[in-house]
Amino acid sequence: MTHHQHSGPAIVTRGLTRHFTSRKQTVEAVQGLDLEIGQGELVAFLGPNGAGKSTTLRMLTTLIPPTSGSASVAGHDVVTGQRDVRHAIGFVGQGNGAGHRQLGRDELVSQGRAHGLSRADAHRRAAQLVEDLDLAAVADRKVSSLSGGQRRRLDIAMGLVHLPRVLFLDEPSTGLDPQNRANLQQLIQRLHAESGSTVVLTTHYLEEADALAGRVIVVDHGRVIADDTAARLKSGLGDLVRLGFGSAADAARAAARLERVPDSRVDVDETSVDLRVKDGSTLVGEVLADLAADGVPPTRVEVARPTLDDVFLDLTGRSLREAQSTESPTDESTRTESEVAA
Ligand SMILES: Nc1ncnc2c1ncn2[C@@H]1O[C@H](COP(=O)(O)OP(=O)(O)OP(=O)(O)O)[C@@H](O)[C@H]1O
Repeated sequence: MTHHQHSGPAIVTRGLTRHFTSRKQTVEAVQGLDLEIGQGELVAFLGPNGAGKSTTLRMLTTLIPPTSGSASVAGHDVVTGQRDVRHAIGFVGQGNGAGHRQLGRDELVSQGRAHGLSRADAHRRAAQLVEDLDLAAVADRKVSSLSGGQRRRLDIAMGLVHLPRVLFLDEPSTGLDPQNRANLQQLIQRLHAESGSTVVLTTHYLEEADALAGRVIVVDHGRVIADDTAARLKSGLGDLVRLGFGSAADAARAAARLERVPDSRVDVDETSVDLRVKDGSTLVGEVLADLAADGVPPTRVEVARPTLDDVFLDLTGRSLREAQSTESPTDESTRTESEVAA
């Protein structure tokens, strides 16, 4: 199937907002997103549970309408051009449910047929995907018998059947073990590189956003709080040089000395001193020599490169991992009711 190629950005949102009402309470799931994503970008939405990532994806894939604001995907408005958007995109949601008695290959063919491919084209396309995505071992088994990792690979192939220009993946590697997660990430990178499609995925794995995406959009409470390459987000923070001392008095003296390091931030916690500074790994030799000369040599030294979690902590005052475990998602049973209208 061919689509006319539009020349603007793959995705544009203006004040994109979605509220839900459940039990008379309003949840502001997405609050005024203004985004532009270029054709061919690989973008990760990163944020804790409930940040609004899935809701954003569901609006961009036309599954639910925005409460206000607008969005266009592949040049089509998600509300007025819903059909065109659907033709242009692929969407792999969170878990497609098991229990299919079909073979993986047949499921790919059905999916192609559902997207309007002829029987012959659907078969040809399924065969091609099986080859490209190394799915031979998966394609000729019943879908219900596949492991989680195999199932996710098949899901991704399903999202690609009709050569979408924009592919959305909602938490593609959730629930997979590290090995399968690494395989899946390689697969996503390869298909992005080979197809030139725009790929937008959501994740709460910092490592995944870091390793995979050219651009990381950090969302929290329905808003974008940072938007850049992982490398630039992290380099803004500087390295962490953590020094341990024999006593709190030594730590305080060392901290006073370290305050003089230009463009740095110093935090003291009892016998430990944290120095945040660009190029900490290069500076550490000098720092140690200075402290030794002042008679307060540290007893312990660690240098850490910042992680995306440090970025999140810096931006929100909370660790992404903490935000993850403390904010429980709302009761599932209330979600379906308010979705019926959509
Ligand atoms: N249909 C719905 N009815 C009521 N509230 C909803 C509905 N869908 C989402 N929400 C709420 O909107 C907020 C954002 O949810 P969303 O699923 O978009 O977050 P998320 O960032 O994708 O989180 P997760 O990582 O858990 O998927 C949450 O508070 C959620 O409970």
